[in-house]
Order: sequence, then structure tokens, then C-alpha cells
Amino acid sequence: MSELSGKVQTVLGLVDPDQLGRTMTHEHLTMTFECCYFPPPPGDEEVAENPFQMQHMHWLRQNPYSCHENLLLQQETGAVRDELLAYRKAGGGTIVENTTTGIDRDLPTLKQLAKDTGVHVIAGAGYYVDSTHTEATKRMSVEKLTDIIISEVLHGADGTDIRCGVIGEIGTSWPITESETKVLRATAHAQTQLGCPVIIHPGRNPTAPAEIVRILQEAGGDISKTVMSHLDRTIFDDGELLEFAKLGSYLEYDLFGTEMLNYPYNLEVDMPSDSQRVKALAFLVKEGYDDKIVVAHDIHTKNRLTKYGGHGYSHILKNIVPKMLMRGISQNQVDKILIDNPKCWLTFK
Ligand SMILES: CCC(=O)NCCS(=O)(=O)O
Repeated sequence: MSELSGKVQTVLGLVDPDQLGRTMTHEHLTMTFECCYFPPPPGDEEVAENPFQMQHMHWLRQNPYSCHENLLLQQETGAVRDELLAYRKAGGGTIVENTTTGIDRDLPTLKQLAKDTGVHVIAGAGYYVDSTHTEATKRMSVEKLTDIIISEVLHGADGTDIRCGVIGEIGTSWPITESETKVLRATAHAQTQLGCPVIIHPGRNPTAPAEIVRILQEAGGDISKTVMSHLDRTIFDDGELLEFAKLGSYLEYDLFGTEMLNYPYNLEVDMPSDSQRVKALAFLVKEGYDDKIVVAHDIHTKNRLTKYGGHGYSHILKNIVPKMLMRGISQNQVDKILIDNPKCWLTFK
């Protein structure tokens, strides 16, 4: 049995799972999203380059990916520190920080934030989507990728001794590319050896989550210890959602606080409102999946910080939980979603 078994690995070391408390399973504290810049609508170029004034905040909420400066969350460590202190005050205990190779993971900053705020921070191993893979990454064998991911968990990542406590978010596009398929296989192999939690970013197609599960399963992955992220922008049909839920992964609704009319990466998608997200959670609870739901905000742009008029990392605790209770999700079920399910997922086998 490894020393990790029965423990959770934070950037400050191993902790007992009971110490985690309320947990957001998918956030970013420092990263860049420049890989996913999307040009502004014609005529909006000026506002796009002049974003941080009150009169531009609505535009920025509608077009978060069309302003270069908005994509540089790594410039806001001071504001994020204040937000984490507020998160603790609101009853939060832990944040899973999903920044992987390709979007500027910064482990020393995560460690400092954990020290400064008392929030448990769990860092992610592995690789984001194909468009961020280097040529060297694309040339690697599954075995080499597996070795790197295992080393990020056992020894530390990016030349530091700071260890990752989950694999992911592992990025995939749609269709899934050859390089992403290798990373998924390596993820499953590493998970088999480590008994660790895995979290996946699916491409923007309703069939993507099931296809990813198939690839992981074929490579020996443990789907019961895997979170499928971003379901709120991926699967919309109740029947399809239940079919996917049967496959046994954790079901993550992680874009709480994001409300936009035109989702630029897939105009077919109608991004749900927070009320619709709560409705989806209530539906899954009614269908018996309360042991499988996890939630988060996936903050990855500046405008979502309270400093810029955004909802911040405490929005779920302050605003969504009361709404969940109003819509028939019991306190016991809320506690499962915020405490028990993340704890179970994050504990090494
Ligand atoms: C790095 C953050 C991230 O990937 N977030 C998901 C954005 S979206 O694919 O849901 O638009």
C-alpha cells in the first residue's frame, strides 16, 4: 500500500480526507487562456481592447474570450488571495485547481496561496487540449506520457517538488485528436498505478463524454474515480444525460456564474442560466445520482472575479446552495455534493 492510500494530496502535502470540507472541484487560481482567444464581433474591436471600465462589464460577460487582457488570470494573484479568504469565510474548505500543462500551471503560486489563506489547494497533473500540446508532447509515446504524469503526482511538476493530487483537467477537443487520445490512455495507465482521481474536459459535442469514457475504460481507467467536467455546456437532453450518467463517472456542473447568449466555441449551444443548472442538478438527484454530482465555477477569466464585478469563488456557497434547497434538494444532498462526493473522489485508493 502506498503512502498516498487513504489520503488527499494538496500542494502543501498529504491531508486526511475529513479535513477538506466544502470543495469546488473545478477552479483556476492562476492561468492563461490565450490559447482560446476568439475575435470580437465586427464593430466591437475598440471595447475589446478597453475592457476594464464599468460600462464594459456587460459586454465582457457576453464576450469574455474576445479581450486579450481578460484571458490573463495569472496577473490577479492578489485579488485571488482576497477571494480565497472570502471563500473560507463563506464556509469553503478546498479548491481543486485544474490548470494543466499548456495553460501556464504555476505551482509555487498555488502553494503560496494555500499558505496565505488556509484553503486546501489540490493541483492537476497532465495536459490541456491539443492546440496547446507542443511538438515534443505530440511525439511522445503513451508510456512516456504516463511516466511524466506519474512523476507529477509522486515527485512534483514543472521542476518543483510540489506534487499534483489529481490528473486533469485533461483537455480534449471534438473530434478527439490523436495526441489527446494518447494523453487519455496515459491518464488511465497512470490512474491504474496510482489509484488517483482523474478529471476530464470534454469537447463540445453531446457524444464526447461517452467517447472519452470508452477510451479510458479500454486503457484500464477507473471511471468511478473520474469526473466529467462541463456537462452544463455539453449534454442538454435529459435522456442522453441519464444514458451518460449510467456509465458511472462523477457528473460535474462547473460553469456556475457563467451566463452568456452566444457561446462562441459552439454557436449551437445555448449556455444555460444558473437556474437551469440547478434544475439539472435537481433532476439528477431525483433520478438517484446524488452520490455522483460535483459542482464548481471554473473561473478562468478576470471578469469573473469580484474585483471586476464578477461572482467570485463563493457564488455557489452564497447564492446557489439556497436555490438548490428551494428547488427540493435536501441539506443532506447538498452536503453530499459539496463535501462527501469530492472527498470520496479525491482520496487515493
Ligand atoms: C481552462 C478552463 C476551461 O477549459 N474552461 C472550460 C471553458 S468551456 O469549454 O466550457 O467554454
